[in-house]
Amino acid sequence: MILADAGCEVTLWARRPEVAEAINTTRTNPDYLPGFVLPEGVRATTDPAEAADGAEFTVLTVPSQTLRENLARWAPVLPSDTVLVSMMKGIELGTAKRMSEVIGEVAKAPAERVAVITGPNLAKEIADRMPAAAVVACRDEAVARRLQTACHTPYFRPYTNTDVVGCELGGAVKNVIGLAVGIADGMGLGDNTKASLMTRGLAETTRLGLSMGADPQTFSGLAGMGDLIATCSSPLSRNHTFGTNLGRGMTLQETIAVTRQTAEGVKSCESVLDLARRHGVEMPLTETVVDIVHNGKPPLVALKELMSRSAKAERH
Ligand SMILES: NC(=O)c1ccc[n+]([C@@H]2O[C@H](COP(=O)([O-])OP(=O)(O)OC[C@H]3O[C@@H](n4cnc5c(N)ncnc54)[C@H](O)[C@@H]3O)[C@@H](O)[C@H]2O)c1
Ligand SMILES: O=P(O)(O)OC[C@H](O)CO
Repeated sequence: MILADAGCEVTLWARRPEVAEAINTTRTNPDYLPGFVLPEGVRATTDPAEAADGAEFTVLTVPSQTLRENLARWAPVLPSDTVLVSMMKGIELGTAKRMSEVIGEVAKAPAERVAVITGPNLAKEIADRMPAAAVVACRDEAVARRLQTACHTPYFRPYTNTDVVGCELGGAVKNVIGLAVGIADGMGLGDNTKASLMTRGLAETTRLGLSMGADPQTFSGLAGMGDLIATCSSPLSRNHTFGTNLGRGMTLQETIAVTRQTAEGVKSCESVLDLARRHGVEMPLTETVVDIVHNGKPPLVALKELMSRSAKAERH
């Protein structure tokens, strides 16, 4: 929608023929965005070759853990000069790779042809054309500027950044912190708790980023603090809502059963922790989320353990 509103011709690839058909005939996606009419510049197909034909930008937004498998199928039909754009906010399980790394590896694309769009961009608010800012990151600033122009609309204001690592980490870790804040909400805890989780969550994200060569300033920008605020404050966030259900006492299976859309943090909390361990970085909040979500630790027990950790200086 944003790309079409900015004047681009857009072809969506859809898995299900009925979704492509609905988009082409009614300009709606009744399953995922009922009530929203897509702009004229958007059409859909189930044929990846048709979707990729002549594409200046190829925007990838499948659930992170399915990217490698999907992209392996699409890679042969991608134009050799297309810029591959990730909107995914996850880290691959098993490899602990960022999505841009998976893209580079599978599509054999150099870093100059891989970009990221991230920031406080809750889908429903975007579909409502409510004003939002974002970050368009690419190691090659000229490519970032081209993409910035391609997605700049009166309601969507993208800023460029060359710190791809920091932008991707901000997006992936905020989902884990969003789960933690949701759990706190579900437990009936207050705003001091939430503010503390968000702030210390950003501190551990920054710590990880620094160890991976990211620019620490990225984390106080839209990809870091901005997205963290949106995710941790909004009931529209799937990660936040997932956490709230867990905090209210639902089991993991019950929570998964009532969650239809992708909550990336549920899987990525494990890969973020894996990444942190590979870099020798302590991430106590991420570890706590993994314990609650995957190791069956009751939230109250996890909270007590978190609060009784040894006292530290703030910058640690
Ligand atoms: N929704 C948002 O507000 C938002 C905003 C910014 C970034 N993101 C990121 O976008 C990525 C995708 O999330 P989303 O919001 O589109 O999720 P979603 O659950 O709303 O949609 C996922 C889409 O992928 C499809 N899908 C599921 N499994 C698939 C598979 N194995 N192969 C191919 N397609 C598959 C689904 O049919 C659906 O169309 C995530 O990394 C998320 O963090 C989401
Ligand atoms: O619904 P969530 O939790 O995946 O968050 C959506 C976006 O990432 C917010 O920017």
